[in-house]
Amino acid sequence: MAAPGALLVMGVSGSGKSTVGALLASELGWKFYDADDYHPEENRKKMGKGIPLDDQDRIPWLCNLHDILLRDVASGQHVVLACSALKKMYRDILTQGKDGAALKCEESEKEAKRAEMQLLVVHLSGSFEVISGRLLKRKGHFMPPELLRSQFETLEPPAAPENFIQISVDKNVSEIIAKIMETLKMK
Ligand SMILES: Nc1ncnc2c1ncn2[C@@H]1O[C@H](COP(=O)(O)OP(=O)(O)O)[C@@H](O)[C@H]1O
Ligand SMILES: O=C(O)[C@H](O)[C@@H](O)[C@H](O)[C@H](O)COP(=O)(O)O
Repeated sequence: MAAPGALLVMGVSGSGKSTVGALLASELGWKFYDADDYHPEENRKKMGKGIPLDDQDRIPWLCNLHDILLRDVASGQHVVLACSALKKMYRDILTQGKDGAALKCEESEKEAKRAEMQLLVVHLSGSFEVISGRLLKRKGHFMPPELLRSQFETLEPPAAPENFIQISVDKNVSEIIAKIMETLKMK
């Protein structure tokens, strides 16, 4: 596989996606997107009320992110995306648009047509106890810690043939970044 032009940092809420993704993008000089910034107001309100999102809530959000990524990658811009991307189908939408999940995406089909998106998935993985401990300390975020259980229930960890690495959230942030940088050098 060619060197990745896009990197997805995924995992349940509180696994460190935003923290790791932002630092990594700055270290690599790549553009950074935090999927949390792209939720429509209804999704934020729903999560704020303690109700987990469902496929219907997530699909338009993921499709929009796919369009953004594809546009950047097609123009030669390298990107890091922090996004929970809990299910395999969600990751397929991010890389291939809704078509990849047997659905239909608008923008992406018109623009940057067959641009191959070489994506490396970084799964930040950890125990419920460690991650909930971090979420309980995190302040000023719309995602309530009570939703963590449903995030674990929904999670489909990446598996072959996805191009992925899994890193434990028990490592500190510098160790996580170093591991990703090392993987990228080998690609
Ligand atoms: N590897 C880590 N070790 C210790 N604390 C971490 C680590 N990664 C993230 N954190 C802290 O955990 C909390 C959740 O991280 P955050 O990046 O917001 O996760 P996410 O974007 O996946 O929801 C934050 O307070 C962050 O500072
Ligand atoms: O920082 C966080 O707490 C998470 O990133 C969180 O915001 C959430 O995981 C998604 O943005 C919601 O969407 P999902 O229900 O699809 O994870």
